[in-house]
Amino acid sequence: MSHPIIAVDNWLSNQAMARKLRVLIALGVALLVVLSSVLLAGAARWWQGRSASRALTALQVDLDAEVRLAASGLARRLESVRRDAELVHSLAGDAPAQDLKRVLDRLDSADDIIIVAQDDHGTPLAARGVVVRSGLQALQLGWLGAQGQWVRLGERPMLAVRAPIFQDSPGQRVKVGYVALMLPQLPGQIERLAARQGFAARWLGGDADPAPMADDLRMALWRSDAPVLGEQAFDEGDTQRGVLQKFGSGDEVLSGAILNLPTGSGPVPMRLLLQQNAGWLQDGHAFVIAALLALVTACLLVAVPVSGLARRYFVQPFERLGDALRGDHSVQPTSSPTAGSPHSEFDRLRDMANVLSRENRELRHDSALWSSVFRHAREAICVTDPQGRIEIANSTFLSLCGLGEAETLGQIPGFLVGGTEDATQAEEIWIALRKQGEWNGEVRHVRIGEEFPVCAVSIFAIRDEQGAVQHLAAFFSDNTGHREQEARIQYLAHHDTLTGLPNRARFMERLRTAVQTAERGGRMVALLFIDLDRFKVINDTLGHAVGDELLRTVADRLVRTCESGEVVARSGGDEFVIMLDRLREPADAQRAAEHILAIMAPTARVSGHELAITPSIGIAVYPEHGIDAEELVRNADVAMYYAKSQGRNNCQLFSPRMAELAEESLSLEHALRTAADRDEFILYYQPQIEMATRKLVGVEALIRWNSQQFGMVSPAKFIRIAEECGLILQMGDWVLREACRQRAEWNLAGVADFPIAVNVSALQFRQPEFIRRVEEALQIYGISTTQLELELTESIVMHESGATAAALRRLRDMGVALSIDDFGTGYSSLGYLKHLPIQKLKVDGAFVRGIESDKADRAIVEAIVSLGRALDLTLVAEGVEQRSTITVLSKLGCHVAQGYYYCRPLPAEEFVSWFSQFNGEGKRQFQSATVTPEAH
Ligand SMILES: Nc1nc2c(ncn2[C@@H]2O[C@H](COP(=O)(O)OP(=O)(O)OP(=O)(O)O)[C@@H](O)[C@H]2O)c(=O)[nH]1
Repeated sequence: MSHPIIAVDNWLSNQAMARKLRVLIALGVALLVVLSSVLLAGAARWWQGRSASRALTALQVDLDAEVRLAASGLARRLESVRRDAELVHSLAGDAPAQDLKRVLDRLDSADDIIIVAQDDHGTPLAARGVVVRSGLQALQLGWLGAQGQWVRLGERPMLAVRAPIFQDSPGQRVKVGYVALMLPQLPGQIERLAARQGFAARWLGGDADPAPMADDLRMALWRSDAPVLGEQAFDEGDTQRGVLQKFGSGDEVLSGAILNLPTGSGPVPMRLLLQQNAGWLQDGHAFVIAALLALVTACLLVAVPVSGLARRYFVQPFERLGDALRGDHSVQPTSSPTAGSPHSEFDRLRDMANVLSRENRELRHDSALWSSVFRHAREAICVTDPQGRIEIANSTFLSLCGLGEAETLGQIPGFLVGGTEDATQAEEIWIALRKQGEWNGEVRHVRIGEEFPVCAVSIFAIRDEQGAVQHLAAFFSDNTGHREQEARIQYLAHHDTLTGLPNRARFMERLRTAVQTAERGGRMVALLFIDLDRFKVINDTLGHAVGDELLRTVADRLVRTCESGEVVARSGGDEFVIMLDRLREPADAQRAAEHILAIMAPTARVSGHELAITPSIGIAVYPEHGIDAEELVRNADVAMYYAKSQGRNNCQLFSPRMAELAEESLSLEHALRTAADRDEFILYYQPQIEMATRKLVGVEALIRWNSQQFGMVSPAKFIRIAEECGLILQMGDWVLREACRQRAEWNLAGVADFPIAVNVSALQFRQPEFIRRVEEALQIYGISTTQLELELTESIVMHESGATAAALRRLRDMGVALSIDDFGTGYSSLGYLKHLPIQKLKVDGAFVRGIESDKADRAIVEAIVSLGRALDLTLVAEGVEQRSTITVLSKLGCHVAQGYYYCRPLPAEEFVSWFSQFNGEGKRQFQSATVTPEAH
């Protein structure tokens, strides 16, 4: 494909040639016009003659048929009229000639036919029909037959028929006259038929000799001197039927025809002169040709100025277009030109125009498309001049700035002019744009109008062909939401959602940093590990929502104790940690912990409850108790456990001995897991004595662990471990069955029928199958439900759930006695107590032991006793060690006592011995019996 500019150049260089060609073409066209005019004139003459001849032949056939049809119709009608006339005549019986008039009057005849009555000589007597009566005498009917003959009535030719009328007399038949019928309309029909074929028709005289038809014709056309140019007969030379002739002189040629009409065998031959309607050629071909030649000449004369005008208004604009195209290298023609051909030059130009138009359309489409993309982009976009002045900006950009277009255009975004928080940023951007042509990063200030949010920005330079920067385009995406989300995630990753305090992970980061700093500065860092005492009880009795609220209260108190730089965090559950980094000596940490104990001491009002909560605090100090954050936490935790083991609500500074104890605790737990399998648990029994009667009313079964590895382990130690590691369930189950077994054994041995009380942990009681397990134990050993008593903690019975109440009711209905153990240490809602199906309240030994020395303890015991008595419950005092305590308790109205004063917990055999002595029935011997489940 050649280049469009070359095409235009070719075209311009061929202009002279094009002009010569134009002149030659004009002359050729003129010659063609002349020749074709001549040929056209000849063809027209020939065609005219041929078409006239054809038309006449067709007309002659039509007329023949028309006349014959009319004649036969007339003949049939004649016969009918004749018969009617004979009939009338016969009926009248008159003389024939005179009566014919009357006959005629009586005939029924149509108006389109003339009926004439004649005497037997053929003289018309009367006539009726459309014909004028006055013309009757002129009627020359002459010889007429039933076949029909042309006659004239005045100037009008008519087809006529005639038939004789006879009268039948006896023996002979007499002709009395004639009746003749004529058709006056037929000539008119014939004229109309001729007119339809393009001929004007005229009737010729009826008595002329038909031979010189050409003369007739010439005469008829009033050109008697015109030479006959040609004659043509109809129907293969049958000149009797008519002739077609052409005659004339010079350029005047006329054509016409004479037609002999059929049924013309009578005395009046009828001829029809037909003259073809004048066509345009008949008026003179020479004139037409001359006109055409004149036209051609005129065209040639006009061609010169027209070509000048065409050059001015047509060629020159194209030349200018060519000049314009010379500067545009992008135009490509759609086809290759043929050199030197003006037509191809034009085609090429048109192709280029098409290409331009298409490209223009595409450009407009692209422009609309990109404009729409720009306007609707969710990213904020602005385009600036090379100095950073905003030229265009999309709506997202405007709404990000909070400004209108007018206020924005012409402004320079803040991050391009500097003066932002990061003053070097603008400089960095400009350097990057100069060197790499683009910059990507985050900006905080656009500073057009209001503050811009934090945005991720991509800026790039748009250069021209020479590489000079023309514009800068910047794309912004608002990172605020993203940032907020990130911040939220960060926050959640580092904070406890309940209290808002830093979480363990965050705390560890801070602690590591503090340890590193302390290491460099040779300073100390203390870690306080705080765990709330018996927090589970709060959850279990008052619900988690109250527990949560209490945790928040604790967090608040801890935060308030801390000074700046100190960090409080929630480590998880009910554990908090505090980092102190301004210590002079470890004792400072100890003092801080004591301060915390003091501020935690007051009860907290949470969701309408007055709650007392104490913490146990373990302390570890860097570098003495650990050289890194992890070790510090571990040792503070050990110290905290030690504080728990020391009765809770105290703080302990870590010592290696505590670690040993913790280790021991771990070993204990390990051994505890296999204790049941190794048969290391034993039940001890402690009697409960009714003080008024000194009678044994029951025993409490207390578990003991005689470990092969550790010997007798204190219940305080292993029960805590069992609770912590969940072994308490397995252990509780064992206690329940063993107590039942023992009772069955005693039943068998005839030991008095006192119930055995078994301690049930909250975890155990909440097992869905707990009641089934109780039933199973009773059933397996075949003991009565009244021989079993369950000691429940306050936390169990105060748990206000439908399931707890239902389980308690079910046990009561079974006949199992229920008591509340350690009453007064929990958080019992006293009002709730009256709805519980319990029989006993056991007053905690801690109050009982102080009853004589501590007024508060005494007051508490008094209150519990009076409450129990009011609710008709049996009151059992635990931890009774002195005779004097018995006296006080009795005075207060307490019913039963349990404690070392009577007997410490004893294994079964020893208990039986003690019991026999205590009962004063020492003479009585108990048989020893062993009961196994299989025995029942
Ligand atoms: N309400 C509430 N309770 C929690 C949350 N996290 C843990 N706990 C409960 O806190 C209790 C922690 O109990 P522990 O510390 O094991 O035992 P404790 O009852 O405090 O007894 P000691 O620590 O031995 O004095 C458990 O019952 C947990 O279910 C919490 O976010 N909200």
